[in-house]
Amino acid sequence: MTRDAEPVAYDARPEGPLGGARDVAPPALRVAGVSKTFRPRDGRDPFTALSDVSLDVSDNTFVSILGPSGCGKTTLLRMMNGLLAPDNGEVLLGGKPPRPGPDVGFVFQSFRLLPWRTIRGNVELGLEETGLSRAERRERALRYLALVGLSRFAESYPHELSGGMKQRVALARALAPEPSVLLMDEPFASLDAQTRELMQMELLRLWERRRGVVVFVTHSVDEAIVLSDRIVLMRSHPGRIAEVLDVDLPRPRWDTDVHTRREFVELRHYLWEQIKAMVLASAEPGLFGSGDAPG
Ligand SMILES: Nc1ncnc2c1ncn2[C@@H]1O[C@H](COP(=O)(O)OP(=O)(O)OP(=O)(O)O)[C@@H](O)[C@H]1O
Repeated sequence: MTRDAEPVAYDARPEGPLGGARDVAPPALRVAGVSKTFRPRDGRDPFTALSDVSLDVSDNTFVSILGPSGCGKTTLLRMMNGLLAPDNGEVLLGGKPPRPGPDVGFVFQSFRLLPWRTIRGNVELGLEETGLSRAERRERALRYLALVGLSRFAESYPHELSGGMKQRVALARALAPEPSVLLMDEPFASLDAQTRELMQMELLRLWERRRGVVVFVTHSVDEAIVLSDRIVLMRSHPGRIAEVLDVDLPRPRWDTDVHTRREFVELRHYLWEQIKAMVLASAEPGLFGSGDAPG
């Protein structure tokens, strides 16, 4: 395991030896000095959800964002697909501000399938802005349904599928436009433990085939380690990056059990200790059986 001592350093204005801009490709995803304060209209105090968050993600990297509830994980993800604008700083995908559309795939905890459309119809929905012909959309949808093992259910409706199958459809729908960045907001949180592990393996199998950037929000330490190249650990009040950790586990991981490896066990212990300290430090006195928050 490799730990960065400080939140990831970000060189906001890279300059060459003569003071000009360096001729380097921008990272696939750049978050630079981003802050966000929500200002409720009902008179409640403004709430700073994110403060000075910076992060560079190079292409073909699987990043998980981990941290206590309310630390701004979803807020950060919403900025990455252009649904929410930062107050300060910027988010860039391939050097450009993100726009909702086929370049960015999004998978949510709730499957968000349209009940009146077939499974194929739901996957085709994500392809409507791609400029593909109807026949191409159909072919692409069927290809991605085959990749997630649901060819037989192409003409079924969402209510005929289990939770795990529905989330595989949501995954196929997000992947079918072949986005350069896939954003996933606790996608497996509502699944039972066994289905969740199977979905993690499914996602790894697909990602290790086609790569690209994945940003995966989770509350699960184990899930973050199993899936990721890097883990961004966030803290709250206000939300900011506490630490960025590299996961030194070999790939492919989808056909092996990494849970018993020394690197996994050590990193898991370390992350739990950090998260536990954060939660205790912000807990009401008496909660968790202790009035003493760690110093
Ligand atoms: N539209 C909004 N208006 C006001 N406050 C908001 C809004 N969206 C988020 N917040 C607040 O910002 C903080 C961060 O929210 P966010 O959903 O990003 O956290 P999170 O880390 O994803 O939480 P969880 O792990 O519980 O899903 C929370 O305190 C939340 O109440």
